[in-house]
Amino acid sequence: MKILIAEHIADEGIHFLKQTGFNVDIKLKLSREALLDCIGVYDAIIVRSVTKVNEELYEHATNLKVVGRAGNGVDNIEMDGATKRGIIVVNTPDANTVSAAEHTIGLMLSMCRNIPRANAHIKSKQWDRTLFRGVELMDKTLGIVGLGRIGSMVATRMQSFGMNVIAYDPYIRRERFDQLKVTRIDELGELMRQSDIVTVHTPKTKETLGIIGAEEFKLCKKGVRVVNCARGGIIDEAALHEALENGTVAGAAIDVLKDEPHPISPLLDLDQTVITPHLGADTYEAQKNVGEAVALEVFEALQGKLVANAVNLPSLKSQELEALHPYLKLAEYIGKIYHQIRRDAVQKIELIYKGEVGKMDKTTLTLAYLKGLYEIILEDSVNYVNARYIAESRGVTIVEGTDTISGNYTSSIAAKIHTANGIFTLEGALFGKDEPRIVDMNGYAFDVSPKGNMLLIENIDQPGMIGKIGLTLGNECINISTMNVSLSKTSANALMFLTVDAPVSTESLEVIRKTDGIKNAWSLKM
Ligand SMILES: NC(=O)C1=CN([C@@H]2O[C@H](COP(=O)(O)OP(=O)(O)OC[C@H]3O[C@@H](n4cnc5c(N)ncnc54)[C@H](O)[C@@H]3O)[C@@H](O)[C@H]2O)C=CC1
Ligand SMILES: O=C(O)CCC(=O)C(=O)O
Repeated sequence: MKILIAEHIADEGIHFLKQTGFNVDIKLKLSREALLDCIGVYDAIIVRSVTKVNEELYEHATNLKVVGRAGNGVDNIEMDGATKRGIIVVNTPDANTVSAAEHTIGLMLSMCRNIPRANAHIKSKQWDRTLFRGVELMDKTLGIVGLGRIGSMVATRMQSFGMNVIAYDPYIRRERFDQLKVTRIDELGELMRQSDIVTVHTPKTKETLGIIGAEEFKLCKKGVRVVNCARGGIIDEAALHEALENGTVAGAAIDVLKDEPHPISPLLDLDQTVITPHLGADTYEAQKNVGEAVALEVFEALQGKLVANAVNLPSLKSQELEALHPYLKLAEYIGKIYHQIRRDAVQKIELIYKGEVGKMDKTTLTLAYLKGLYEIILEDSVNYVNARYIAESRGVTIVEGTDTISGNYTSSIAAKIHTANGIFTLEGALFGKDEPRIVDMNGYAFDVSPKGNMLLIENIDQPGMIGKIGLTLGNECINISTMNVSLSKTSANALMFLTVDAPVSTESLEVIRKTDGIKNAWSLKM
């Protein structure tokens, strides 16, 4: 596997990847043309916020499986393009939170006390203390837009400065505001009216781009100050420039610009601004955390593991992932069986999660089922990221449900596949902590451990069949490890699941199918 590190990450991360045996190339500051030229050979790319991972890049990246974002914001990565190609995008959302929060506070203090200008002044060997009078933070109102990881860290830290902290974040539960002792404001306009300092901590989305613009500045107290350590453009730069010039806004502290990495904003020319070149995450601690985290995630994602911080997958904490693991295996096994037995196109899938498993993350379990289902026909090109996309693009309806009653098992997953030629049902249960079993197929009861090479045989239920099958398999040099027979309740047929030592060849399968009393046989690989 080949990994391209296209933007700087900490040595710890590079070292980790190199010792995994992967081929790691570090090519920083490549021109766009050079990047597009070489990306085709890489299985993974690691970027920070500058490289645009978009449709143009995907078209050249014919081997790409993983995009590692060494940092938090993923606005430089086109997610739909990645998802439909099965490219996993991973990021490190928690690794630089403290640094970004501390930088926000540093910017706020610098702005309020004019520290950068005063520093430049004295370094030019001047001493005039009348030019830099600032304002205190104590008893002022801080308005936070976006009370997520960084926003809430800024909130609690600024409370210790004696600030009255209010926030606008319609997507955060009231209890979280109470827990943080932050006043919840329901309208952005109201937050603008009340605040002495406004700081933004949202992602850059269609909804948040320009969320603070000319209209919002009209609502502010005269002399408000603003901070943007999130993403360029969340505060509209032209409107901010105008508001600074006409005195509505007394100061702006900014770490991120709309047109990064080009320092061309008109805000750069104003004395009232304090600007840093996207340094929020630039501490030794954050970069070490980010480098290590992204390296580990890229490594795991390349191995096909479900990664906790995969952005284009449902988000899971690592403890949840660990608890889910045996159920994911079970769901995947159930998925794998259908297309090894039937070819009929799937129209609808009903998945019922029974018992304990019904309390777990069904979205991810369904992904595991779909991955298993399509792996049989699409092999490596299907993974957790694109499994649902593949099903939906084939017009398959997916219905998920739960049942608190799970019959004889603590947890089981029942799949009902609808096709033009009827319905196929399969149920799997988890025995003990992590032993998947097939317990029912189309009304035939079983207790089968799905593993390795298997044979499924449909035969007429008549005396001597087991001996006959044993003999046929023996003649074909097929060694049987386990055999599980189930009789039909409605016909004179039986189904038999066998675990065998080696894959059964097409020729042997033909011989088995022609044996007297055998109606059909399928070779399965689990
Ligand atoms: N300057 C830098 O170097 C760094 C910048 N960042 C940026 O900081 C920002 C915040 O990061 P985190 O706190 O980790 O993200 P987060 O996802 O934990 O929090 C974002 C919050 O914004 C809220 N939000 C979304 N849309 C909103 C809207 N329309 N109005 C109000 N609130 C809205 C969400 O509900 C969420 O609570 C991101 O843009 C991220 O890219 C992150 C790290 C370093
Ligand atoms: O330092 C970087 O790569 C950017 C950090 C950042 O903005 C983020 O993690 O969202």
